Amino acid sequence: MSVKGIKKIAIVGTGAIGGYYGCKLAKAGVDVHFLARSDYQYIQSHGLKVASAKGQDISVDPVNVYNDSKDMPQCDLILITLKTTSNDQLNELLKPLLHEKSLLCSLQNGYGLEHYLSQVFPQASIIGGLCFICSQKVKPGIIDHQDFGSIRLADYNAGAERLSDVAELFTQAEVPTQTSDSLTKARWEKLVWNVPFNGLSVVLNAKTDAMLNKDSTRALIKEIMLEVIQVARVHAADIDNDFADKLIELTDGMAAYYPSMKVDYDLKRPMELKDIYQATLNAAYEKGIAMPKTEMLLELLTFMDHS
Ligand SMILES: NC(=O)C1=CN([C@@H]2O[C@H](COP(=O)(O)OP(=O)(O)OC[C@H]3O[C@@H](n4cnc5c(N)ncnc54)[C@H](OP(=O)(O)O)[C@@H]3O)[C@@H](O)[C@H]2O)C=CC1
Ligand SMILES: CC(C)(CO)C(=O)C(=O)O
Repeated sequence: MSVKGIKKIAIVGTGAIGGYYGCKLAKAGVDVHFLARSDYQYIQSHGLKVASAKGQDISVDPVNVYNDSKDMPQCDLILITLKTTSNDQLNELLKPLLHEKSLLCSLQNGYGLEHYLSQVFPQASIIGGLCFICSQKVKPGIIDHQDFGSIRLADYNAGAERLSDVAELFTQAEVPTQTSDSLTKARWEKLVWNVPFNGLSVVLNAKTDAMLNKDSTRALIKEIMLEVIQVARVHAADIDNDFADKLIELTDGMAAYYPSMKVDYDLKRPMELKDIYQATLNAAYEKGIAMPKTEMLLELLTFMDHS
């Protein structure tokens, strides 16, 4: 299966989200090439599996898997699914995959990621993707899919037509996909969730439900959300304060969940503090806005960080 010029797809980082979306695409018949690291040999011998609490198990075997991007073919769409803490490796990792018309799409959490990509790859066409999914790589080659799975795509500099081609590809792979007119707004809306929940789950050693079931932490989550919304607005992302209540209600209905940052902390991996927290605070300082609660949360997380 392919859509217009998008025939070969690279998954750069076969973890929780790379493994999940890569398997969805491969199962739909797309020619997918996976870059893996620690579980490269396991995936080569046993394939990749998504074990889904939502009844969407997927098994892909054999898998086009590589442990060196220099062995991979050039690809039409490159999905960046590493943790942002590895983004300094992107120049090296992506170079062999690029041809003149390759499209880059980061599915990572954080702010300013497309700007960073455009600086490292000035000729590249770039779109952005936000995934709303709860998943975790629990064992080599095994992705535990706990909830959700949708993607929201928005253009950075590739143009509306290429954006809609990528959306069509995900839709055909049965991934609920939306496009948004504003990548800036889509990224800020995601940060409204990530900034409070990711960090507080680490500091409080708590899942989403425990944090929301106590009045004091529920109020703190909302206050941090409102700090993020205030900064989003001065960066041309028109988000109402009501959005905080909507996200909190949505999270009430979600399976109790440790966000991806908590998983990193527990596994003694570096946390995505620079791209989720420091980038948000820098955007606030740039406009002379204070974010005292977010700032304090980052100080606590920096103390706890294993890197
Ligand atoms: N998990 C989730 O539910 C969600 C995550 N996100 C965001 O998605 C992004 C990815 O997160 P997630 O999928 O959880 O992360 P994971 O850690 O599960 O996956 C990242 C993968 O990249 C691999 N990797 C890292 N460096 C290299 C390298 N040099 N060469 C090859 N492979 C490499 C890692 O390999 P190894 O296995 O060896 O470590 C790992 O498998 C983050 O920005 C996160 O915030 C967004 C929404 C939900
Ligand atoms: C919002 C959520 C839970 C899912 O997309 C996430 O971004 C994360 O775990 O970091």
